[in-house]
Amino acid sequence: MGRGGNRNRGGNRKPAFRGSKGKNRNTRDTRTEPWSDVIRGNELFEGYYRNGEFLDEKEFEEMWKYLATNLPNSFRFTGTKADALAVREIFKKRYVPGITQVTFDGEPVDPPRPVNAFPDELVWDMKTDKKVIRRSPPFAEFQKFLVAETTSGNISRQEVVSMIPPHFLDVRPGMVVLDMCAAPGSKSAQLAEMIHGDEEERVKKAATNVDTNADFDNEGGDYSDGGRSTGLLIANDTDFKRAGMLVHQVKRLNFPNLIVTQHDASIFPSIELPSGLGEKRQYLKFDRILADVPCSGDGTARKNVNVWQKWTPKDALGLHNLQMRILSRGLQMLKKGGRLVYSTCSMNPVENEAVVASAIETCGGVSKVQLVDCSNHLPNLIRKPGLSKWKVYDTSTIGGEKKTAHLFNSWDAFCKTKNKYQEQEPGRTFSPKISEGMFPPATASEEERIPLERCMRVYPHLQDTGAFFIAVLEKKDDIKVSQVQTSSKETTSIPTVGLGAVTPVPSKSATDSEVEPTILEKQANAGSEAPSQKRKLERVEESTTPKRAKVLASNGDNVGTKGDASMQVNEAAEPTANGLANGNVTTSTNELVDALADKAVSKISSREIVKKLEPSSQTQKEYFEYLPADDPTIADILNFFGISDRFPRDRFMVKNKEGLLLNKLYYTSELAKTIISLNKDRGMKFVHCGVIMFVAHKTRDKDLLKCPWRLQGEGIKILAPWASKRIIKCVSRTTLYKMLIEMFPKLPKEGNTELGEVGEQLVNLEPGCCFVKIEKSEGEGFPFDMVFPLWRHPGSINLMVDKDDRKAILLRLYNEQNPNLINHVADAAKMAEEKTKANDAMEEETLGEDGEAFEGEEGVNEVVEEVIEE
Ligand SMILES: C[S@@+](CC[C@H](N)C(=O)[O-])C[C@H]1O[C@@H](n2cnc3c(N)ncnc32)[C@H](O)[C@@H]1O
Repeated sequence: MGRGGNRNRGGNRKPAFRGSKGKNRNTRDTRTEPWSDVIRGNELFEGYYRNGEFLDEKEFEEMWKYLATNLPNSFRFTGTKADALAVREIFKKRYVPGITQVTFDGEPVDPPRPVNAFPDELVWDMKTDKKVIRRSPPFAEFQKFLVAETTSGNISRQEVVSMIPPHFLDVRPGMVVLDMCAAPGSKSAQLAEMIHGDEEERVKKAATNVDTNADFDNEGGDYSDGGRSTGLLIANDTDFKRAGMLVHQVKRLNFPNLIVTQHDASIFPSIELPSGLGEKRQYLKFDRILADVPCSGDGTARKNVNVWQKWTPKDALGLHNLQMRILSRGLQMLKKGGRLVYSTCSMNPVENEAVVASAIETCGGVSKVQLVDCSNHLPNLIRKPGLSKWKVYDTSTIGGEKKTAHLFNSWDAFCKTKNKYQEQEPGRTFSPKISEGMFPPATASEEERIPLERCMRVYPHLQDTGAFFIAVLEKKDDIKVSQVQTSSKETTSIPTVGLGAVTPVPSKSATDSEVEPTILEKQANAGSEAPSQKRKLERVEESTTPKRAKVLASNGDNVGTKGDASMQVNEAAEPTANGLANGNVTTSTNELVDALADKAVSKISSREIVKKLEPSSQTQKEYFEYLPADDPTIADILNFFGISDRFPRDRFMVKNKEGLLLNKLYYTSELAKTIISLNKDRGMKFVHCGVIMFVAHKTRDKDLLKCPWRLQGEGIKILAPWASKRIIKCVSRTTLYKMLIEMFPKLPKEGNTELGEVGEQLVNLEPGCCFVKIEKSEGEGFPFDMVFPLWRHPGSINLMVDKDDRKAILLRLYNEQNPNLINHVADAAKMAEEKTKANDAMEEETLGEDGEAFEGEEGVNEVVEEVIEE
């Protein structure tokens, strides 16, 4: 085992390691101690990576030294490329020069730097100490910008290595993509951006008929939905609470081409597509799949205390089976020619190369699934090739005491050792989870060899990051289930859902395109109860059980996992209590998250969301009911805003069981609609889809309004290019400033409105909602296009942007550090409340006076209602 070292408490001190064979003395539970005080040493952990021949000795020392230091902070500019570049420019021009000059205790401070591995300087990292950030005004100002833009969704604070996998998926607009294990959703956000490409520009051109070629780009991106990408992202996670976090994260993207599901990815249901009468049923196959699977997470040691405190080889051994099943299911659902990226934040080959090799063998070898050589992609990303040889690590104990570590070179060696001990020391136990598939594949002919060196390993010392593993797989041919069975006579054991039991079931031969009928379908046919036997049958049809993959069946599946992004998770591998197995329809995160969204969801942290997702809500059902294309209310609304006939009418939905248009009207892409409509009653657990396009405007005199519906920030960008009525153009920075700093500026019928060009356009517009459009302009103008909803009251206006977003925009565009928002209405309401209280106290009849006090403030009561609602 280990060859010494020092205990390390972070920073750049030398790593601590206390000799070999001794008991791991690092048993103190230091979870409550500051991270800087946590001992960054763990004998077992170091023993494996030092002795497992991953790196030569010198490089290992370097890697281990980095692993024990704090991880730099990193962030990414998000959104459409144009918007991301514009915000990046503000950052570079306004903040970088100041922070580059900062010194602390007489020493220059490391400024943020662009991460070279990624193009366009859209990813940055910084090592600046918190102390410096607090005490140095340029850093403190930059920090404020970072927080505001993160809240607004223009910047994502994401680990550098976690940004890598989506880059290797080569997603193009129009593609159908599945993110199998998506929560908390940082990679889903990247994928969604890729699916959407540069559609904003294209929609503008398509809507104005300027460019009739806006439908496709020269790399095959499909924008044929009126300039919008036809693609779709399905983001899935099995964990209820984490699926809630995922919804929270992706809602901010305002993408109508996105569905969130909550399923165990290893048995992800097949999604039915429309098929003609008498035709074979069609099922969705994906162009791209990301399998960023649950893993032991030892690559996150630079920011995750638990790795140092709890690392054990059993973590990886316990996860291999689940990882393998998720990857195999992913490969089944992939289109021929499609690409799948498998990734983990673990350095352990049992979770990495072993899983990839097993899955390829499972699917019939390299003629069916091949590893892609990505050496020319992201050339600035420093990486090491995947391993072709490795050792499997385990600890044995006698009666739970006397832990001994073992490194096994091969399955054979493991079996021999186990047998030897069984004779000599029968009480000694090894992990029951070790299986043949965890070891390097046997030597094969050159054609059959799996080129594992094409996998990519990113270690901390290579570019000062966390560690990550990435493998890019391409499906060459349909996979026959028969090819992955050991033999047609052999039986395969599949764990029975929910019970953890193992039941032998016969194998079946079919091509992967035929192994599709879902559990859900069977459930639907069999009524709402779905006994475990049904799941068993379904797993038979879709199971892929090769020799190496016998492991699929051999292990109990309840495993503890450590996700990346410092998330510690515990997953049961099969859905049990709340899942399909007992026929309960799970969870509505939607209503809750929507409710929170109304109160400016982006201001609520994921943790708060999770807290609010009480277990009781796990039994609520989500409803996604599409309205007919000729719905008269929709027609009225669209007519009010002059929405072009070319804008689809049949993709609006509501989220109540009765399908009534009561409060909110959502919009989705066509493929999302097709999938939801066809599969929602087949038991698929959809937890989110749709962008809020219109909300009912509840005011006392709504009957006087021609259209008592208002536009929403979420959907306004999708609709605006197609609108021809109720469009107000704002060209002056001063006017926008006035509308931002003042919540309800007055709009007198005569005289100067003090709202410049906007006031002039609004004076003659009848009350109701309208678009405020701002176009990008050079120089002192606006750095990007913007569009906001605005409510025109009889005597005032209200830009419908909540307070935090107003502040973020004021900071971004006007460098306004601490804006004092003016809200006459809230002030007046407060005054009125105080006055009422005072009057009540005096027991005087003053109602008439109150009425007088507000005279002239048109719609005050009405507006107060809105403030609350927003
Ligand atoms: C490494 S994290 C994913 C991180 C995510 N891709 C991101 O970038 O934000 C692994 C995720 O897998 C989920 N998970 C665990 N077991 C799963 C299963 N059987 N099916 C689907 N998701 C699973 C966990 O809840 C966890 O959120």
